[in-house]
Amino acid sequence: MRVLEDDLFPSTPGKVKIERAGSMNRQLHRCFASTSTMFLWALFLVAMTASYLSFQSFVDTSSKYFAASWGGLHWERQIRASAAPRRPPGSADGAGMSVLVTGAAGFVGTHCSLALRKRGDGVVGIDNFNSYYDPSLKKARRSLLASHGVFVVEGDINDGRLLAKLFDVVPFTHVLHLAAQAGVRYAMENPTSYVHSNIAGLVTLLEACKDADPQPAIVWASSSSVYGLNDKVPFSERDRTDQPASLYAATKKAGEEITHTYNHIYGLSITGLRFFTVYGPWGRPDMAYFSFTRNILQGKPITVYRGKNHVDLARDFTYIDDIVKGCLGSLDTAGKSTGTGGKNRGPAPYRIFNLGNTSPVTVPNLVSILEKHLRVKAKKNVIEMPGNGDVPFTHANISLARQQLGYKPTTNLDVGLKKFVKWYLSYYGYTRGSKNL
Ligand SMILES: O=C(O)[C@H]1O[C@H](OP(=O)(O)OP(=O)(O)OC[C@H]2O[C@@H](n3ccc(=O)[nH]c3=O)[C@H](O)[C@@H]2O)[C@H](O)[C@@H](O)[C@@H]1O
Repeated sequence: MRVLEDDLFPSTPGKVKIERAGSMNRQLHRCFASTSTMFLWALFLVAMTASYLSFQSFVDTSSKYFAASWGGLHWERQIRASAAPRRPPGSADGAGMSVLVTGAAGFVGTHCSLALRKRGDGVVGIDNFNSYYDPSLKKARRSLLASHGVFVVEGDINDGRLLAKLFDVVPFTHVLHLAAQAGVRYAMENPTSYVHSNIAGLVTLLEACKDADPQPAIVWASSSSVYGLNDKVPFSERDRTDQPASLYAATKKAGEEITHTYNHIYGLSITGLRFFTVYGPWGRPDMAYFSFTRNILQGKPITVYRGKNHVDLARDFTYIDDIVKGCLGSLDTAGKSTGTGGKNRGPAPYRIFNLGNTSPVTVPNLVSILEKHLRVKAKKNVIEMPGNGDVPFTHANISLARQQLGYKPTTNLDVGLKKFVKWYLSYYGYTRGSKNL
């Protein structure tokens, strides 16, 4: 009982103190022990959380990387398969080439890629699918290419790492460089996009080509617009090209000078092609023949520009199949680049060709042909050409291309527009007799 009392009510105050102190110590010790255990646990949890979070961020970063449109073993396999030539061994045309086509989901890029693939060459495309015009048309072109075994990488020619990787995976024999910011009048709205694609992008591509081993031969799209205010007709490659009328033209002219430098210093084989207003199926919606067709079918007015003194504007409209032949002829005759490891080992070809049709047609005439094939009258709004970079006419002299590439255009505007209209109606789902026509 006493023991119990002593235990419950101790008679010796000191003892109580000591005992209390001891018990407090024990409690404190226990408490401290449990606090340090808790502290250790907390530390452990913090460490676990931190490593979990960093693992998550690694997973996120990697998944972002792997979700990006390029990279990885599967991607490399697709690139190699697409780049492999499939010409029958011992065929008259040789082993076939491996061509990197920039702007492959663009109008000319799609047609050239298909033509190369069809004759057994290996083709890999690259395109940034930007929204200068409806990207769904570019995606439809990519699907068309995919159905023929041509793989298109989604990426920008300003991405030097991507280009280096592509040359790492495939020893491309040729580059067909068609990626560009196109359009003459849009340069007033968005000048920097021309510098970005046509100057910076071109230099990034040339750097990758010069570093590649083997160096590819390069065929690229310049433009008839480089003739600018030149009024000596027909335009010949020897005529002046130092009076551009638009920033677009100036960037294409700059491209001719820049490629010359890479030819001179690094021995890159260069062929620049001055395209003259290319048109046809799967074309560019920003161009007059395309937007006129859309507006005419929708019953909307079209704006027809007219030159000074009521002179009609005229263009040497060139059908896409003719341009494709010119591009393939250029690739076939390009001649090799001579450099290795960034060093020039001898002179390499530097060529420039006009690819036109040699028979200019006025814009009002273009409209009449469209009206005939669409069987709809256009609502025309004729205005004087604003100072927007347009030139009054273009007309190609193609003797050089004829002689050196065997280039011989065969499609006139009437036949070419008929084919375009047929494609347009089927692509956009119009049927003859529908209320739209
Ligand atoms: O040959 C070239 O180098 C250039 O050809 C075309 O440029 P452009 O000839 O201006 O082609 P469109 O935009 O289709 O214009 C054709 C004609 O129609 C006229 N037009 C255009 C648009 C419009 O609403 N109304 C109109 O009368 C233009 O002034 C021009 O005379 C392409 O758009 C350029 O990318 C290419 O580089």
